[in-house]
Amino acid sequence: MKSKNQPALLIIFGGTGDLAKKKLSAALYNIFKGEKTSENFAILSIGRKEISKDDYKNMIKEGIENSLNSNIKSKDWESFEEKIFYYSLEFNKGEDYKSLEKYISELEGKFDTKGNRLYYFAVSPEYFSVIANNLKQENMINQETGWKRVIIEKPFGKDLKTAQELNKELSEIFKEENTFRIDHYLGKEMIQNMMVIRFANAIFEPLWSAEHIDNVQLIVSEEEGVGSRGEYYDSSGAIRDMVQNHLLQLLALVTMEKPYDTNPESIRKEKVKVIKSISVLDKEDLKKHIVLGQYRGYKNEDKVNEDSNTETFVALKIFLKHEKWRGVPFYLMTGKRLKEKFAGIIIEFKANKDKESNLLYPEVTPNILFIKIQPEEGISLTLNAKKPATEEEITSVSMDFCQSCMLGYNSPQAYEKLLLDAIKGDHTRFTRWDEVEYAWKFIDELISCCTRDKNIIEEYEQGSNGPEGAKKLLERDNRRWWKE
Ligand SMILES: NC(=O)C1=CN([C@@H]2O[C@H](COP(=O)(O)OP(=O)(O)OC[C@H]3O[C@@H](n4cnc5c(N)ncnc54)[C@H](OP(=O)(O)O)[C@@H]3O)[C@@H](O)[C@H]2O)C=CC1
Ligand SMILES: O=C1O[C@H](COP(=O)(O)O)[C@@H](O)[C@H](O)[C@H]1O
Repeated sequence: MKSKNQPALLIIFGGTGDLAKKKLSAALYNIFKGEKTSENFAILSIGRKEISKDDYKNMIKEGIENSLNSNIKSKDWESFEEKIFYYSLEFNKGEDYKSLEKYISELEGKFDTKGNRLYYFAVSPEYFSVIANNLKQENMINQETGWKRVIIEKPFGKDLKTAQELNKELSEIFKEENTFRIDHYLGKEMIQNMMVIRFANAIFEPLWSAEHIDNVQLIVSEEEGVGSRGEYYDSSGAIRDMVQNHLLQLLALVTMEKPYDTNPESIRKEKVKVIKSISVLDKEDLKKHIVLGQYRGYKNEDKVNEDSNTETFVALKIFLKHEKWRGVPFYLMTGKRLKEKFAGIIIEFKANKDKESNLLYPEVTPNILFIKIQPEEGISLTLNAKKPATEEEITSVSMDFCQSCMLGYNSPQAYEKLLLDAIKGDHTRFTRWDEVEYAWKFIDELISCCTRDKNIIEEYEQGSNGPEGAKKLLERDNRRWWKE
């Protein structure tokens, strides 16, 4: 059931972590400032650190200011901070959940949140079921006293087997309708825009197939390194951290069939068909289609193994087993410590599809549709046009819509949208279990074939475009990355 501005208590497990400081706090602050929550709303953050409520609030304030790159006005802060509470807990100590429940009940009374609780597991995956089991043990997910929902961070498991086990365990505690597996890329403004661009514009959908599309490039590059997340990242790597979730979700949205309606289940049904259809090649082919890299200096990062073979970069060529996409390569690329922060989707249309147009204008550049996700948000389309003051010289021109420049809105907090959706009970932008399951099936193949092999991993310079192999991957196909 969808509803707006419901009374609720948001309970963040992992409230002192990187995600809470960098992303969730700013999102919550914006939501609150925009008066998008109910009056009867409060936030309880839970961490292991024994710090005072005031120290916690200062930490959060600093996180918000860094994230928004501006100081918060004291009036705005004062009304927001009244809603924030901190509780210290060791997740493994089941006996301590009784006093947590008591504290939560007090807050529920104070803010009249009607027993609605949104638990947010912003913690390392090893704690997902520990916390869920302890909540169940203390009868803290009793739906009769108001809804109890859970947002679960990624990665959902480490591989197919652990994801299945985790899902089995969690689904015995939280029903699917109360489970929100978050992938924050689905909350980014241009990703939300994908369906409209594709299905509300008559000029795109008829061309959206192997007949007219030469290749698709999905790119997420980051300037930052692993920072304080060395321990998690070193056992994860770029494939699990970014491809299993964000990049496969982008792929699904770009290629899925038009859903019957905008009902969350109709959309998720189409997405899962795509993820299921990713074609797994045999190992030798797979090795030719994957490039793994590690940035120079990664092994010296805090909590990273000094002999680490973990990939901080991956470029990959895949296909879909679908008639509509037969033969179209999808090139995926993501990495840390690259030249710039950028995320986007690039659709290269076939140039000169038929012989006649070839004879007339042999020198055309392919039309490129560029969907820019971040930092700039917008769409551009390159066209061929006659160069002014020439007889028939052709030049490539770009039609550019820069949403973030025009509207000054650069969705900094995809989490804003997703937190509100979870409070409303809207699953559209959350992943369904089968999407996660099929994604892991594919990722398991990749991992077993290619990772942790030091002969495959190429070192690359920090601030570069990544390993040379990524360039060669496309050059071998007579193609190029359109974003360099
Ligand atoms: N950071 C990011 O940019 C992103 C993170 N994620 C996901 O979010 C989740 C959290 O990541 P992140 O914030 O980076 O992780 P951190 O390691 O920074 O934070 C972990 C949090 O869990 C708490 N914690 C850990 N162990 C215990 C314990 N035994 N008992 C009580 N509290 C404990 C820590 O408390 P304390 O600090 O007090 O010890 C801290 O609040 C992960 O699943 C990650 O994959 C997803 C997208 C982006
Ligand atoms: O999920 C993750 O995403 C971030 C990148 O998110 P963005 O919104 O800043 O593009 C990435 O840094 C992190 O490693 C990964 O866990």
